[in-house]
Amino acid sequence: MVSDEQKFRAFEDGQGLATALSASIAGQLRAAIEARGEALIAVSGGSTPKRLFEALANEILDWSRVTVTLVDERWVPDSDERSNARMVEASLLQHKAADAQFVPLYVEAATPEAGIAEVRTHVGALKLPFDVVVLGMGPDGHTASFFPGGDRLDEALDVSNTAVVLPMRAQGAGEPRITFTLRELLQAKALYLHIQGDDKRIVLDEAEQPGSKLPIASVLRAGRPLDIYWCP
Ligand SMILES: O=C1O[C@H](COP(=O)(O)O)[C@@H](O)[C@H](O)[C@H]1O
Repeated sequence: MVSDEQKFRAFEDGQGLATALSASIAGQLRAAIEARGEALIAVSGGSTPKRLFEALANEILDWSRVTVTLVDERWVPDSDERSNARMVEASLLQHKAADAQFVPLYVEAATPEAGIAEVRTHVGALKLPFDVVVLGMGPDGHTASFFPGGDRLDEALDVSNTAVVLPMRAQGAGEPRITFTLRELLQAKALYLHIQGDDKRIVLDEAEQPGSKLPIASVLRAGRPLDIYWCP
């Protein structure tokens, strides 16, 4: 069971989920624009969000006032099929959302460690905290680039750590990564977790057990409102 702070919404299929989640996110973005003239959203990469991004790209709102970034990125240029930015550019920054500003996390440096200072400069220009954060989750329980066994996992999950972004390396990650820290992501005004598949539901159930060491458990245990959107 999730805590009272969390809402679990189950949908019959990915399209129904995408329509509902997209409408909820668009509402948050509109409210931010109305309140302060602009909105800031961080989205996840991987393959799950594609349908959501396609739905979001058709939401009617003033996208020219929206800044989009990623919660994490694989350290590859956007010419690489593994690039999260590539997916965002192809699926989200289209149609009505073509006017949004995109701030990538990858810069042209050999490693995230070498590029982190430049990334911090770009990220430093964002008007944090985020209005909206959409997390995903891998089958190993990672979210953002908080991978089990990650070399900076403790640092990234330490909510007393004031770093905003960190490099991350882990055996299960494929390539080196860059990730927003848990502290920064938890400060979002609206926080969503978007997952698909029975396998991931089982991982989520496992993460909800007391003492779970799965990285996603740190989000579930944070005690802040979280909307979980799931479909088989
Ligand atoms: O590598 C990543 O994987 C997770 C989960 O991706 P999915 O394809 O299993 O949904 C994603 O949330 C993260 O942003 C990405 O970098």
